[in-house]
Amino acid sequence: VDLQNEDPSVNLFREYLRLRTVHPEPDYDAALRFLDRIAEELGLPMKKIEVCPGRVVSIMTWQGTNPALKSILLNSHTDVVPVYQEHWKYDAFAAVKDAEGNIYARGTQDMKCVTIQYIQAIRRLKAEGRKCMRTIHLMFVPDEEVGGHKGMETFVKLPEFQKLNIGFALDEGLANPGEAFTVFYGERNPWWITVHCPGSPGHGSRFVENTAAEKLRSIINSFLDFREKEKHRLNTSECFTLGDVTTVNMTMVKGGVAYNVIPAEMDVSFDLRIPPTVNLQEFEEQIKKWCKEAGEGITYEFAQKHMNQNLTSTDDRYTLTPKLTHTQNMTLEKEIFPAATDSRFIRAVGLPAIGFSPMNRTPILLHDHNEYLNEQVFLKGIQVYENLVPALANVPTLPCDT
Ligand SMILES: CSCC[C@H](NC=O)C(=O)O
Ligand SMILES: [Zn+2]
Ligand SMILES: [Zn+2]
Repeated sequence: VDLQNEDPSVNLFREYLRLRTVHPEPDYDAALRFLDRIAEELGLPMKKIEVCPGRVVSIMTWQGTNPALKSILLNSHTDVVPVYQEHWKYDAFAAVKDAEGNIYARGTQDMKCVTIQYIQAIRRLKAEGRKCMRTIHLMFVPDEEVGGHKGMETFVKLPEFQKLNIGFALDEGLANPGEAFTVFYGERNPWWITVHCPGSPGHGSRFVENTAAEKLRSIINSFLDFREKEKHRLNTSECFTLGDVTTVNMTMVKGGVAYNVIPAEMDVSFDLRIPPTVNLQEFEEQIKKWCKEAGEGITYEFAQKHMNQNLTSTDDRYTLTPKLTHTQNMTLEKEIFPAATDSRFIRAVGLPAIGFSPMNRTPILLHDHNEYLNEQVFLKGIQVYENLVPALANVPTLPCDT
């Protein structure tokens, strides 16, 4: 690999990938130092808001020629998920580039690429002396990967967020293995549920009535039978993607103290992801019915229960889709995001948000071993934003302007 001739954007990307902003103890100070330096290079003012102890949101602002207009938000999170290093070809924080130009590191797709692409696009626009009508905010948030509670979820409720006067937001999407790019206009709602099954205890040698295990079995069957139905619906429909069906995964089981003691309680937990088209009240009624059918005294509780089903329009004349398809000749696939990102908090306060990470010809490897991104795909993404950002920031009217 010829480092001398490496594109400076690729170099910066690899430098950022080497910062260990990895859970459970992300080095957020390193990210903040890096971003401070970038802000200085770009000549942009940087605001920092400590939303929770040790959890800082930083914002670089490029003021528009008409700052009274609603602004454009370019959002990215700085944290990444942990790795199983033994399953990686290279050190997951070395940002090794192989002979094909594939860069391997945690965060190459999710979503350090997008952070650097935003930065480099703005750097080029500024260097060309371009001006935009609307103010552009580059926002860097912590803790997306652990649910955003000490990050975006808290920040959207603060007056500092209001003051940004946001009219339209971009946030992360997913890679697309084909020629097309995927654009996300909504997300499934995550429900993390634990079902408690109480039962009569007793000696492990007896036929005790009303045991926790019998109830647990019924609950598991109800949830997993539904899982099969949804999987079948996805696999038999041409036009469905993962975001259009409900996924159910049993992720934890607890209970029991000894081989020969029938336990007084057993718990089971599920990760449910529910499309925005599902009636959530009816869905919870179904869960209640499953619990009732499984026996006496069953209760449940939620660790996550998102209820917001706002969608962002993709086909009006204001927003991103026409900008991409018309000016750059890109093919777009519009989908519901299967997992949860910080976009859900932005949409929940009534703002339009689109999930978009400009990566085509790339397998979806976020959170996976050997996450990588090709440098050419990465560089193309900078051009995409170089066109897209001024197009958005010069839109004369957004729906919210009036
Ligand atoms: C529901 S909070 C967790 C958010 C997490 N986001 C990215 O993977 C997810 O599991 O979708
Ligand atoms: Zn992400
Ligand atoms: Zn992630």
